[in-house]
Amino acid sequence: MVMAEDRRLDDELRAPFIYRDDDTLDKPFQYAQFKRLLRYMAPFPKLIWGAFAATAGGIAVALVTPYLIGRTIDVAIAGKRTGLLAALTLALLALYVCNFAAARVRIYLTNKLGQNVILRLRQDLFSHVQSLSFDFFDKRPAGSVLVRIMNDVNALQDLFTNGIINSLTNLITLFGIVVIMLSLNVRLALVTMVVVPFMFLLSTRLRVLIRRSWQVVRVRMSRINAHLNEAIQGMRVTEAYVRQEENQRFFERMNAEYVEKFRRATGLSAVFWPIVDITGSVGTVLLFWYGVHLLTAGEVTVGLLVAFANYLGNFWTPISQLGQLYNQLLVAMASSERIFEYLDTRPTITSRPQAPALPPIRGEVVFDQVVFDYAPGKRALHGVSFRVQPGETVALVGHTGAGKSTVINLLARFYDVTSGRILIDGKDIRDVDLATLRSQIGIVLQDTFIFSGTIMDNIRYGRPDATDEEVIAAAKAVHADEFIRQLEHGYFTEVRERGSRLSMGQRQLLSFARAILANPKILILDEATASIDTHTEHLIQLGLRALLRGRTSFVVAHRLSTIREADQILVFQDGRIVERGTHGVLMRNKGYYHHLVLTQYRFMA
Ligand SMILES: Nc1ncnc2c1ncn2[C@@H]1O[C@H](COP(=O)(O)OP(=O)(O)OP(=O)(O)O)[C@@H](O)[C@H]1O
Repeated sequence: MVMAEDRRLDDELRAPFIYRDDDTLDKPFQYAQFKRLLRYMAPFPKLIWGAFAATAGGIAVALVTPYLIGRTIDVAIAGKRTGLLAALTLALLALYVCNFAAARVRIYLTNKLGQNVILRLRQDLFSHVQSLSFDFFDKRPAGSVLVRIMNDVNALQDLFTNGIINSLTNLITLFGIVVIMLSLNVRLALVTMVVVPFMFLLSTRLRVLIRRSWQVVRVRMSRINAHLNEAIQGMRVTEAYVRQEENQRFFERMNAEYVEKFRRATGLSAVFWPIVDITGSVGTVLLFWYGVHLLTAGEVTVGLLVAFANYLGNFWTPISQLGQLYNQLLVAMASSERIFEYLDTRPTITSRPQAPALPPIRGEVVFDQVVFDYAPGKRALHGVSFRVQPGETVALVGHTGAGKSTVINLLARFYDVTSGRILIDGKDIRDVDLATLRSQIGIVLQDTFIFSGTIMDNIRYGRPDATDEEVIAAAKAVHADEFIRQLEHGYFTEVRERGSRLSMGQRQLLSFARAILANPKILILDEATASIDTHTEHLIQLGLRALLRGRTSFVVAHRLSTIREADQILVFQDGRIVERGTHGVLMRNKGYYHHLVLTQYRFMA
């Protein structure tokens, strides 16, 4: 067993692509977790009681009709009492009609209940995930967060829609049938019920096997999807490195595995209903074989036998649904465990209780002996100190991994310092309300995020209550107006797919407009490095100047022009500030900065 596992692992390691499958697909039942799930139904008592009331129809039909049919045969037909026959037939018909109406109401109510619960759960989860801090997202790919909010919540839908409500009525139905049968004839009842345990086994164990085999099929399918997605996106690399044949072999192997799993799943599914039928028939045979004995002994009537056969038929639906519930619960345990794991994760960065709001700031920033570890042993800053006056522009420069982004992450309080302090206008940023802190800090990232919508909407993201005129004024201020007007519908041009149809330079100009509209006192800017045509480059320099004017700005600078104009340059190396000053002074010193400019920034001049 261990060897087989090792071999499988070996194979996977040698495989050119490795796809991690979904987490476990089902888990043993846990009462505490189930109770926690049930709590999501609590806000909808009317729907729950309504649905229960509506299921009464189904219970009545399952319990009463076989008896009525038996009486019809024994009394009305055998006694040739046509009046009674008509009355009983009408009663049966009425029962079926009532049941039909009740079933419709029940389906409506249970669906509404299920949808409401799912809606609430998903909203809770999304709002909670939004509140989580950067360290949470550092550890998880966006895809896996998406899967939990969508798939894992969806996996609970059946349970909330049908599972819980139906299972209670099913238990009542089963209990009712047993009681009625026993009270009609104990021996016949016991013989009829011989097959019931088999029905339970079928509907739980065999169903679990079938469901798992289909899950395996789905996992294989999603592996193929993941591979295809990668293969298509990376087609240029594949062709450049002439890897087509190898990829083809890998793809064929994945496909073959899929087909094999699919065969197994269909094979298992195909035996399910025949086995159910056989079990049912065995039950019926037993019933009639023993029933005929009793009939000849005059102990039972034909009608009673027929009634029992009908009761036997009515066993299957509730047992089958309880089996489904059993399956739903196993799946729900796995999904809800993952959902609750997220819901139980507390944001690491929060405002202290009763933290005062940060009043409108002037923009003085002090880093005082700031040490920061991303994880124990992963020190990114080793005691960084500096002071920035309101309105100053600070350029952060250094090699990749030197700690520049870490400084800005700490300033916006996306992480908390490991030791030391960060002060804004003399206040430690951990002591003030987080929202009032962030709302006074503007952030422009390298990769500007463009949301689907119009250019106007995208700029307005900086300040949702801005008027169209204010948006346009902002765009003009950062010299973005010119290119926007040249677009097909100007400010009302729709941008899709993260703005892929805009050039890098245009996206930067948009992000400047967004930031200047928000008008923060402190601005953080991670300058994009993409090479841009000289005209746009010129516009960007003008736009940047306008954006930086009058606010404390921290720029992770990549353009020499930006660095030159900074009031203060902080030069980072391995998480420490190794030099500081203005461009002129630092160049004359001929130190690390001088070397950096000559090697790294010369071409950007
Ligand atoms: N989320 C993170 N988790 C763990 N370590 C990180 C994380 N982000 C950065 N680091 C590490 O911290 C150190 C400083 O990284 P930082 O991103 O601040 O560098 P940088 O100077 O901004 O580099 P670049 O110019 O490439 O963005 C690096 O060693 C980096 O590997």
